[in-house]
Amino acid sequence: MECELSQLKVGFVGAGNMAYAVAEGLLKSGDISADNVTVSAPSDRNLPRFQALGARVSHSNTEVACASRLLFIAVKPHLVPTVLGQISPHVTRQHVVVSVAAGVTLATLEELLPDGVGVVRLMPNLPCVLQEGALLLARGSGAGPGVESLLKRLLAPCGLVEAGPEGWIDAHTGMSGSGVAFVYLFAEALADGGVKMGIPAALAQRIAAQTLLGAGLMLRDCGKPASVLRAEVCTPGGTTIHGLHALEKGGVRAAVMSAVEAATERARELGRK
Ligand SMILES: NC(=O)C1=CN([C@@H]2O[C@H](COP(=O)(O)OP(=O)(O)OC[C@H]3O[C@@H](n4cnc5c(N)ncnc54)[C@H](O)[C@@H]3O)[C@@H](O)[C@H]2O)C=CC1
Ligand SMILES: O=C(O)[C@@H]1CCC=N1
Repeated sequence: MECELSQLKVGFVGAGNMAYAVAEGLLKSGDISADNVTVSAPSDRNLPRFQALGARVSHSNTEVACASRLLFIAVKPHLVPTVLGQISPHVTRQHVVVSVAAGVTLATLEELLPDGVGVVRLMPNLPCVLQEGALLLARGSGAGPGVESLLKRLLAPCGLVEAGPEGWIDAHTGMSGSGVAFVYLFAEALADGGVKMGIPAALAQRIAAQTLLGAGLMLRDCGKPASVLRAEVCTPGGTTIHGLHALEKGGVRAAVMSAVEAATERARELGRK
C-alpha cells in the first residue's frame, strides 16, 4: 500500500453499526481524509450518517471497490460470498481487504478474491462507537507486517487494537464481540437486584452502568488482576463475600465460560462452508 496516508482511498461495503464505528475511528486518527472514504449499501437507510462524516456514498459495491485501496467488508457473514463475488473482478494486488464478518475465515476470503490479494480478518466490538472497543486482527499470507502496523495506527482511535493468529479470532468474537452483550445482561440483572431491594428502576439502571464503568476502568488502569481487585472489595464477614457466595452457588463462572465457548463455537460454525 504505497501511498501517502492522506491520499489513501478507503472503502466500506456495508454501512451498518460496525462500518460506522470503524469509519469514525479512522477519521479520528487524522490520517485519512473524509473525502477519500466511500461507503456502499443497497438502500439509503444507513447512508446519511456517513455523509455527515464527510464520506461519499453509493449503492454500488463495485464502485466502492474501484474507488478504494483499503477496503472494509462490513456486511453480515452470510452475504460475504455474494459481495466478494461482485467486487472480485475489480480487486487487485494493490488492494487490502479487511473483513469484520464473524466466522468468515481468511481461507474463504482468499478463495473468493484474486490470488495474492492481502486479506485481513478484523474483529471489533460495539464500544468502538465510543472509541473504547477491543479489536483483534489476523492477516492472511498476502498481507505483510506493514499492513498490520498500518491498521493498528489507523484503528487506534477505536480502542485497544491487537494482532494475533487467526485461531484466536473466533474466541475473541465469543469473548469480546459477543461478550459486550453478556456484560449488558449482567448489568440488567444487577439493576433488577437493586429494584428487588427497593431502588427505583431508572436510578438502579444508572447505578448499574456506573458500577460497570468504574469496575472496568479500575480493571484496565490499575494494573491489578480481577482476582486481586475482587478480594480488595471483600471485607471478612462483610456484605460482598456473602453476595459472591450466592453467585458461586448460581454457577456464574461456569455459565460465563460456557457463554464464551458457545459463541466461539457458533463463530466457527458460521465459518464452515
Ligand atoms: N454488531 C456487532 O456487535 C459486531 C458485528 N460484527 C460483524 O460486523 C458485520 C456487520 O454487522 P453490523 O454492522 O452489526 O450489521 P448491520 O446490520 O448494522 O449492517 C450491515 C450493513 O450491510 C448492508 N448490506 C446488506 N446487504 C448488502 C449488500 N448486498 N451489499 C452491501 N451492503 C449490504 C446493510 O444495508 C447494512 O448497512 C457482521 O458480519 C458481523 O458479524 C463484528 C463484531 C461485532
Ligand atoms: O452476534 C454476532 O454474530 C455479532 C458478532 C459479534 C457480535 N455480534
